[in-house]
Amino acid sequence: MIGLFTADEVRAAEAPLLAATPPGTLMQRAATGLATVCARLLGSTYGRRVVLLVGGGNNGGDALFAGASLAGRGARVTAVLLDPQRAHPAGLAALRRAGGRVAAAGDRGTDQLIARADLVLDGMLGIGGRGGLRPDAAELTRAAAEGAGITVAVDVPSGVDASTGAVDGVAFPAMHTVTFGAVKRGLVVGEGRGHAGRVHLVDIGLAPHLPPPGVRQLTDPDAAARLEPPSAGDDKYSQGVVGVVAGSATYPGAGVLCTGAALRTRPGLVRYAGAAAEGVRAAWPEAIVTAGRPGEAGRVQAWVVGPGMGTDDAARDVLAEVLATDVPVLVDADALTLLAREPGLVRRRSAPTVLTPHDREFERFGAPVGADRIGAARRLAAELGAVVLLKGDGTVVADPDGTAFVNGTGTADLATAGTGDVLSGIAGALLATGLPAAEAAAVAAHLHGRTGQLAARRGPLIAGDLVRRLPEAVGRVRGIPVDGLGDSGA
Ligand SMILES: NC(=O)C1=CN([C@@H]2O[C@H](COP(=O)(O)OP(=O)(O)OC[C@H]3O[C@@H](n4cnc5c(N)ncnc54)[C@H](OP(=O)(O)O)[C@@H]3O)[C@@H](O)[C@H]2O)[C@@H](O)CC1
Ligand SMILES: Nc1ncnc2c1ncn2[C@@H]1O[C@H](COP(=O)(O)OP(=O)(O)O)[C@@H](O)[C@H]1O
Ligand SMILES: [K+]
Repeated sequence: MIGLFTADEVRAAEAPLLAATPPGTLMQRAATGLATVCARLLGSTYGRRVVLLVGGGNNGGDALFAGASLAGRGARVTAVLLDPQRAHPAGLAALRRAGGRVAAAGDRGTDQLIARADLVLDGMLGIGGRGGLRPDAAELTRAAAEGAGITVAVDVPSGVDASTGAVDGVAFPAMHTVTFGAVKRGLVVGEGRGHAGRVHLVDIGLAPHLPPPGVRQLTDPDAAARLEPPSAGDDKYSQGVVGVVAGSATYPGAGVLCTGAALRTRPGLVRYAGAAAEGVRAAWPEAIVTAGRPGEAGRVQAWVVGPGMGTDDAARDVLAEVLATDVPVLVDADALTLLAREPGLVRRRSAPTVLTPHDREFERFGAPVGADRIGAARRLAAELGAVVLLKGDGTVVADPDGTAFVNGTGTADLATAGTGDVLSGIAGALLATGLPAAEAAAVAAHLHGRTGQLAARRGPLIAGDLVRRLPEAVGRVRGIPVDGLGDSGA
């Protein structure tokens, strides 16, 4: 698992390390790692144009030392200083010694310099940044966004809140972020995620000083360890039976997608109960289907309730019946709309509940998501005593105990109707296996995102493609290469 940390946690961890190492050691480690990544991205350094955007703090110091290293390897490096009086003196001296040039932010020609650069390094502000970018930093950011060069952020893209991912105004659009010691939360969640590009972690020796992470990201091996294949002693019941209540007579699609996703994730046994029975039976002869109430479906180890089921009184009664059981329940879509009107239905449960809202559904519970997505999901989880899976780019899963996950897989191609129904089916199947609810939700988001990435490689995807490709994605997560796709793990 990858730990995700706040700026304060990183600062606290740095303090003892700074005290235990000679002055400047950590910055040298950071700058060496940074220069190595930049050189790799450039391919060759000789004669390449590199522009450093340099703020008045240590983030600028990192950029200056890395720039000096690149200049030493033949790159033509110019530092553009936001605040010449405060630029890191030793870094500036090192750059000058290596043959680098220096300009100030307001100088004429700065924009053209940035526009023509092969690589622009953003060392304006890192974990010391506060609030929206000031006008001169915002101006350099705009110039970098318009240029054709590779954009690389030092530690954190300037303008991104390192702890929450919030962006107030503009932020540096990095294709790559080279971050030091620990992955900051703001690089993987909220608007920051879209500004950080690919994240490269440079080891500066911080790990032993970091606290146990309250927020984590799963890797493929983490997900695979929770997606164990059936063993010789298993039968169709022992892997966990999931029940699905989704879809309606007029709109069977949600029932078909959700049931299919559950079957493809954990094919032991899936039961369906609801008004889309006919459509589900036709699509999935493997499922055990009833048009009756959930109570008539037979015993299950977890329920999924909500997608496409409607919000009328009958749907409300079905939701209440499912929530009155003593097994884990995943509540999605229409059932979330109903639950927002009657949150008491979930507060009184003893078994785990997982809610899977997108932003508009989340807002029905009282407040909009806002810029701090981890904070928002945690608040609702604590308030309702339920796991909250907040969908979107960088899906957040918050456990009522305060811990959280941020999903690292996925693609914007998932923004198409019905993909949420597929996620519900995957998560329900995993809940039925007995995984802790937050882990089931996090593994589901990981697998759903990987499936989306696989499906999107062939072109635009629709929700049914996800169901078809789930077995391949499970194989991919387990480390089995996918034929014919030149699979590189992206
Ligand atoms: N500590 C360590 O061991 C190590 C730290 N390392 C590095 O240090 C970085 C943290 O350095 P830091 O603490 O000096 O702060 P930093 O991010 O450079 O920002 C301060 C500057 O930004 C300015 N500024 C603030 N807000 C602004 C805004 N909205 N718009 C515009 N400007 C704004 C602020 O100006 P001021 O508010 O003071 O006027 C000041 O000039 C960290 O991210 C990592 O890269 C590595 O070398 C590894 C070892
Ligand atoms: N821009 C995006 N980037 C990554 N994932 C996205 C994006 N937009 C939507 N998704 C994912 O697609 C799914 C959409 O779910 P949802 O909004 O419930 O759709 P539906 O109700 O039509 O099934 C969620 O898993 C969400 O995380
Ligand atoms: K930066």
